[in-house]
Amino acid sequence: MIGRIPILDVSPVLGYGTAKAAAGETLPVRATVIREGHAALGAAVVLYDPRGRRHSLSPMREIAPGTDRYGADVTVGHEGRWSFSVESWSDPIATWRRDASVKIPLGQDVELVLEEGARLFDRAARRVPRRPEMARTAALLRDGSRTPEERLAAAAGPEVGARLAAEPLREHVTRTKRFPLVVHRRRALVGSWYEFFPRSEGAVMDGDRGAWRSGTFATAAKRLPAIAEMGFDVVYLPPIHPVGHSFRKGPNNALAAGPGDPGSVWAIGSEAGGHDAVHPDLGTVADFEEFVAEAAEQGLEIALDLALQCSPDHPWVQEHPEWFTRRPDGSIAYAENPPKKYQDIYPLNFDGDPEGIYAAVLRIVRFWMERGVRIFRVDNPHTKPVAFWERLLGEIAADDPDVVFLSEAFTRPAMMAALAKAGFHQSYTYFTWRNSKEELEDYLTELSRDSATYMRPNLFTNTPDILSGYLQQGGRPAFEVRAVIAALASPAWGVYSGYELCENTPINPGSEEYLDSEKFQYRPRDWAAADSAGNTIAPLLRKLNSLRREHPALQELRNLRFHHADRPELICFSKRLAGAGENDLDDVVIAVVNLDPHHAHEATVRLDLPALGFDPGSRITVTDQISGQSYIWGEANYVRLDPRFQSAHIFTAGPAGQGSR
Ligand SMILES: O=P(O)(O)O[C@H]1O[C@H](CO)[C@@H](O[C@H]2O[C@H](CO)[C@@H](O)[C@H](O)[C@H]2O)[C@H](O)[C@H]1O
Repeated sequence: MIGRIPILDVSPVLGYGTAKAAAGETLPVRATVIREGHAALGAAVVLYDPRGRRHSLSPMREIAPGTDRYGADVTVGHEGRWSFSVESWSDPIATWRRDASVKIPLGQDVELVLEEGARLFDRAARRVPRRPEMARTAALLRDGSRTPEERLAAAAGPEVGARLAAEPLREHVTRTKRFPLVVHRRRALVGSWYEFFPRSEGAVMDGDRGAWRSGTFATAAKRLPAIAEMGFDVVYLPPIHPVGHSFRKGPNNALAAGPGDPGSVWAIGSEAGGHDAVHPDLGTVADFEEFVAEAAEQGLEIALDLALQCSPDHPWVQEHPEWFTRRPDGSIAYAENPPKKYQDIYPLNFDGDPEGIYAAVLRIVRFWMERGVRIFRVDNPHTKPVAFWERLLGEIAADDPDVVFLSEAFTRPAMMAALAKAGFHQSYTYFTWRNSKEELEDYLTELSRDSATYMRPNLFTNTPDILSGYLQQGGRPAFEVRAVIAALASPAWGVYSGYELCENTPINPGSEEYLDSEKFQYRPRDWAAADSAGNTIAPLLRKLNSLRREHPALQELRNLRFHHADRPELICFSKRLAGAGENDLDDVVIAVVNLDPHHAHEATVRLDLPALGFDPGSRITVTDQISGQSYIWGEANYVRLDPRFQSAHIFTAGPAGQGSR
């Protein structure tokens, strides 16, 4: 039933699934609140902690006059299953203050109006006896030695207003039910990811044998300090399991492999084992544990691939024939993600033996969890039943709420949303294909607003499968531009190894596949040579990751705002977190990026100063975190960016004269 003071359309509330937040995250709660007639009303968000205790009450304000849409930003605490409700009430003192300030100046019913007010303040004083302001105000309203205007001023001033806002006199209090809000650990929202193939790190051509010798966990571990030094938090490893022999792919996706070709790591399973084994070339399970420990020493978490498919040589193919679909001729059709063909793997038929497959996958996930893995990147989850993921992720979360799952579902928006609502903590996005200003503004706004309730984006700049046309054609400035946008616009972002070297040769013109893709061959890189020749953007990646650590505003998703730039080549966005900067000032970061990697462009950038926490018309100091230069900015600002020297300004901002924050 609708309540006495109706509350409608509360958000964040999902029809299916539970709204998400990360520990310490501030999220907007909104509701439509209305009432009959013209009397004033109030509304607030009540937040309950996982034990069901009242944690906070946040007054809601009408977002824009006349909309009846109310909002408050609430900050959740630690991980767990929180909840919130919205309360509304009739506010007789606010009604009286509004009416009295019209009637008293007109001389209408002056004494009567003042006595009505005094009685309301009497009631407020009885409700909060230890606060003397209410009783004092009632007395002043009755003080006939003062003019009516003075008596009204005593009740209508800002001090009393502030006290009433904190403790309003409430009538007809109406409450919604409690809406669930699951709070995950910070890593579910915030993280800089680095993907690399351990078999490439330390791989060498063995001249005597005339064949490659694979890198191992031990050689791959030598790369960890450099990854940590660039400021990454998560190291994502493509599958580390034995690779099948049947239909093994050769270099550049060739359908036949040569004798020394290592095959695609996603072709999981051989006589050496399946999803719970490590490739013998990499080492042993114990070596993997050692690798995880070394990563932890560097402050890095390991994310493991969970690719639920099998090479024809996977033990499951013999042990569980019912897990695969056989065609009339007895063969098993290979897997596909149209238009891609995966001739070296079989898909699992999740309807063949749902309980058997579920138990096996649960066991595998737990197996790696016990070996220190708390993050899984799930390959193609959209080709498996959503209900399967809901059950699996729910069961893991019940005992181990810190385990994070990233969905690699490059598919239809509805499916991506369904997977996120079913329990995935993070999702890959269409970011690699959104390159123009209009595309970026639309898409990043969508990701940071409505869908943020259930889906957290991870903006990967590239993957072993996706070398975008923009990167292919734009050279080093394109790599810089995309890194700046990904790292600053989203609290989670990632790169696939080689990004820092601006590797951008496709297998064919028009293809997004890399030439000599690491998916099918070893690809050791000479990092030291690139560093000494300056052929790397690693220093920029380091800078971006350190800014992300230093600026809490960059660790939020829902605070992304775009500002107007009068040229299509220049894009401007900002992040602000109130009170999170030095000396309790707001933390503000503003980025201006030239999206054209080939030409210099100039534009006037119009800052929405109130959105940045500054008064309209004020002057602010912005300090470029790349060049170190400071400027005094206002609402309209001239910017010129030349990709030969600098494709982006990354400003911190503070009131003019006080330096930046
Ligand atoms: O299907 P997606 O584009 O999301 O890509 C992911 O899954 C693919 C299948 O696991 C994987 O493809 C690679 O492995 C296949 C199996 O060995 C192989 O046939 C493909 O040629 C190879 O690209 C892809 O890398 C992964 O990101």
